[in-house]
Amino acid sequence: MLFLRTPVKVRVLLRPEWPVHADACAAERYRAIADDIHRQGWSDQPHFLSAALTRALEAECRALAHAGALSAAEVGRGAARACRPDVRGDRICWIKARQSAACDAWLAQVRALRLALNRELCAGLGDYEGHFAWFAPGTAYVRHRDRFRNDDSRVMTVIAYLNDRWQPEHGGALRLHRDDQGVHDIAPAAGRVVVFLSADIEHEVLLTTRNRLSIAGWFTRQRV
Ligand SMILES: O=C(O)CCC(=O)C(=O)O
Ligand SMILES: [Fe+2]
Repeated sequence: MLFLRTPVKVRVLLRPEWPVHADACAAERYRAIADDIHRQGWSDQPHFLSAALTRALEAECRALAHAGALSAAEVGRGAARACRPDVRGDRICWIKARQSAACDAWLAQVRALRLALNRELCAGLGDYEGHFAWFAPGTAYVRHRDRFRNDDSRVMTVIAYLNDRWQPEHGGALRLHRDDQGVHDIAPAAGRVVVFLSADIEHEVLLTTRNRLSIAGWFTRQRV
């Protein structure tokens, strides 16, 4: 086998720090997400990220905050763009490819998820845009949909949570509003990933009493 002939030193250097979940288990998880999306428009995966990658992404988010790289999130598009802390209270930093090994590992998982959703659902997902988000105590994000009124490019929302030992009294749940079925609250606990249809699922972030760290992102429509 070619791999076994590779010198050990090179093998260690080439080994990704956080293996891309290309294993059977990951394939199963992607299928489960596709089934959920097809059935109900959203999917909750409490154990999507490994503990090591979650910790690395959390550390990076904290380092960015420490370095002053997070800025107040805006709402709206174009001329209507504005900071509205009464609407959303998070501070954000957009993720770029090659900014860190941890972000690249996250982007690799996002890519694998996109390929699986396109395969399973013919979802037509193209690019991904995502940012770290930091909700400080006393902040929230009011009920909304992720698709802009004048721009329908966002198709699917993907949120990854980075908060160790999250307790119900910390608040900060992601609340999904499900038409006639009432609400469904999801704790922003470390390792969890939630995926939902950006145009369909109204949601909000309930007031948090603790720093609440996450990566919020969107798959946009594939351009033809
Ligand atoms: O962090 C969350 O749970 C949701 C954030 C959100 O709704 C958004 O960024 O649009
Ligand atoms: Fe949202």
